[in-house]
Amino acid sequence: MSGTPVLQARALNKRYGRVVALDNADFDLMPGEILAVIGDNGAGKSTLVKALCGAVIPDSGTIELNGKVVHFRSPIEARLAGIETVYQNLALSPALSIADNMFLGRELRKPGFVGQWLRRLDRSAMQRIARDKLTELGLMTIQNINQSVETLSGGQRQGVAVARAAAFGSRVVIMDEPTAALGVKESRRVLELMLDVKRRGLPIVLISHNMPHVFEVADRIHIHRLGRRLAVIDPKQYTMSDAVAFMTGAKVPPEAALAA
Ligand SMILES: Nc1ncnc2c1ncn2[C@@H]1O[C@H](COP(=O)(O)OP(=O)(O)OP(=O)(O)O)[C@@H](O)[C@H]1O
Repeated sequence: MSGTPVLQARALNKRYGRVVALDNADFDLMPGEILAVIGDNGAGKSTLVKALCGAVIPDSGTIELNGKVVHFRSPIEARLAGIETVYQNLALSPALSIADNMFLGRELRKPGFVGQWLRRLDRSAMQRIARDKLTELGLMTIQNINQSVETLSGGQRQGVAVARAAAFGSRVVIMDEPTAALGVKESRRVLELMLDVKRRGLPIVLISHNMPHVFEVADRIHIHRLGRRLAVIDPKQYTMSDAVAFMTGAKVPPEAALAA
């Protein structure tokens, strides 16, 4: 992979009291790739991606998006900059419809003279766009865009969360354990969706403990250990047991894979 990283971090530090969650952590996401981030429990993966998507403010270090330094103070700021995150808990509102969930926090409103938040919601536009986005991503097994999210299967919910991220993420999609709660068939659909998003040119950061999934879709694997990037490996050159041995410290990665 070459070129300028879409998203880059240098020397990120984050402490929670005495716990060092990030210890001079570096990160590089290249254009068009699926980058998996793996590591043992507590290695700092979630803290790293939360720093990248504005959910955690690092104590020090720099983050660059398309070569420009950014200081996200909230996930909303990161979203506005084109970074969409699919959180482990999905951040969907179960009682709301699929269309309403797709537009949660960025509702379309009808033109009018009163203040932005008093204007009436443009439901038909939101429904039309939501339907188009889901169709584009091959997710229209969902029959009714007005169906509430609580009536969907786990895989379909994940699909809505991914569709929302893919539809609005203009630069990066971050996915935290997207298949953790899913069955075999539903996981498969989500992996296919990820490859679809990649084909559309959007790079993805995937945090996962599921090695077969990581090895199936990742172009590169960032191994996080003790709060920092230990190595970056090409999944075609290593086995799953190598990756697990590197992330647990049972084996030291070869020089070429070691991060600077
Ligand atoms: N809000 C917080 N308050 C206190 N400690 C925290 C907080 N968030 C994370 N930590 C600590 O920071 C360290 C890194 O946690 P993090 O969740 O980033 O690891 P992880 O690699 O994502 O782990 P897992 O795979 O178990 O989800 C852990 O020791 C964790 O207990």
